[in-house]
Amino acid sequence: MIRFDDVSFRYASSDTLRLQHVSFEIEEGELCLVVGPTGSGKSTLLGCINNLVPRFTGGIRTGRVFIDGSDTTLLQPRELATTVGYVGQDPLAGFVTDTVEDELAYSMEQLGFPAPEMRRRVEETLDLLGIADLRRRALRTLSGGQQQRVAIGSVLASSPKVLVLDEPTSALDPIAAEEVLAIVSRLVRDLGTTVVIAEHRMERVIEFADSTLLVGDTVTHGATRTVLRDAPIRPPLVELGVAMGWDPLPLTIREGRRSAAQQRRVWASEPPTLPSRRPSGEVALSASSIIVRYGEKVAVAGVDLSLRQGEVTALMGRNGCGKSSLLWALHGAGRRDGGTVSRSAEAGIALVPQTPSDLLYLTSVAAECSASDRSAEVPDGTTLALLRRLVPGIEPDAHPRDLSEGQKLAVVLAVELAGNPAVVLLDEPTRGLDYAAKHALSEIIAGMAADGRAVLIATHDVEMVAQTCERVVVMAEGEVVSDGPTRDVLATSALLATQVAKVSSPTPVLTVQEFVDARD
Ligand SMILES: Nc1ncnc2c1ncn2[C@@H]1O[C@H](COP(=O)(O)OP(=O)(O)OP(=O)(O)O)[C@@H](O)[C@H]1O
Ligand SMILES: Nc1ncnc2c1ncn2[C@@H]1O[C@H](COP(=O)(O)OP(=O)(O)OP(=O)(O)O)[C@@H](O)[C@H]1O
Repeated sequence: MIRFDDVSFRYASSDTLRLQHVSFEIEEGELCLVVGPTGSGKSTLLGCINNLVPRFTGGIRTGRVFIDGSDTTLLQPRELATTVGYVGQDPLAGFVTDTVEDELAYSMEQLGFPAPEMRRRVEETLDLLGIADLRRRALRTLSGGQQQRVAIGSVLASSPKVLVLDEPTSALDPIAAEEVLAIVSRLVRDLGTTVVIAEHRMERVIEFADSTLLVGDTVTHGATRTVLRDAPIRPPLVELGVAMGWDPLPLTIREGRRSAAQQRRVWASEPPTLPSRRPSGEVALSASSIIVRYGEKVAVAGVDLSLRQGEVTALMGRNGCGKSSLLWALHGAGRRDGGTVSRSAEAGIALVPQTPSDLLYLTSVAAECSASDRSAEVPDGTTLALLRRLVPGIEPDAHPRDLSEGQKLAVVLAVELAGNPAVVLLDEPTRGLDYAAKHALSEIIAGMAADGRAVLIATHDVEMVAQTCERVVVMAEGEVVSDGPTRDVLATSALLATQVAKVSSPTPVLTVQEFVDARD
């Protein structure tokens, strides 16, 4: 259904080939997972499927891409649009209308669907994605996860033969992610749709995937188990399988539990000693009865929260439960309709927002970094050094606009963290980051905590939380519904358990490292 025949590609502003002699074939009805380090070229490769690369990006492409037997460069854009549905990484940037309903109908209108058919499909899609109550909402006012669902719905509505999704679950809570992937895999099964999904949090997609395409210096396509065995990036369960020498390598939780059965029996009679949380310091920020309203909608409904020096706290909960609203209210730059926030005046506070690229306005990475050094009054080169620790290989001369999403995020993180603020608020900091970049981020966060900073991270990434946070606060409908040590909250929750926790349950082991350290 999709065939790349010796495809190479170079962006106009760069000397390096982004894709080099790439050839592979994806069959009709195949669900192919695309993985690779941050900035390796996954989005570029995805863009070649519907000719977005090079038609909109510029640059030079050689070789040929075939969809359903036709060379894509010979197809009319309209023909290609009927065949390939594409959802990019930043849903808001892809929206063409103002409201949810209009957005769902838009591509069908463009493709000339009859009105009654369109109506029926809009209703169906609203139900399928659980967004019926948002139908008349303005797209700009939706939470990140709600926007992502609308974006996926808007391409599903016209049932394309090929569906290309660039990080479709990055802003979704674990349940919503599973639902969206279940819908997609049902399309594969029932309609024979061919699906290509780039995803950093592979653990979410792996059990649905028929094959994996690994993007790096070379591009490998093959059976997931084979490709991942030697891949530089692997989900926690595969990492655990490799560390424990399990054969076959487990890909699903069920396979993992089978391999871990013996270990679980040992732990049942002799519970392991697991690391406990670090003691934390003085209160760095204290908030009481915080309220945020948007018209009738109460997004934050009276939250009390204290953040302590040296403590890393995760803020979790369903899409739209009020996490971002709470962060902005704590920070002071966002709406606050009630309550108080106190912290010592000289201690700075920084917030890394969900769409970080809004903060980049200079023409090169180097310029952003030196501006950041100046405004934070730190030695020249501090920000750039921080950036290199996060994601290596970003050209200082590159225009921030030309960076991959993960690279942009890394630049904003470096800029915000350079000034060493006493309280750091991060809104979904791991979107677009590969496991190595997440690990680097965890270390930087641990370093900040060790220096006595208080850190609060709004996230859906349970694996990152298990690695990085000692405390988890869970919100629902604008209120705090639980608050406790990470191990207690994650290991006892069906929704928030990590892969390793699911494999180890009922023993509350959360990460690969803990498992390896605690094995007999
Ligand atoms: N328009 C452009 N001009 C020049 N270079 C670009 C452009 N777009 C992307 N690049 C570079 O090409 C490389 C691949 O980018 P791409 O977005 O395909 O990576 P990715 O694997 O999808 O990354 P991520 O995991 O962060 O989403 C990056 O190094 C990026 O800096
Ligand atoms: N400007 C606005 N007008 C109306 N409703 C809004 C506005 N901004 C946010 N909301 C609503 O307030 C609620 C909380 O939004 P918020 O962005 O804080 O959620 P979140 O927990 O960060 O979600 P996500 O995990 O999807 O990012 C959501 O239901 C959202 O639709």
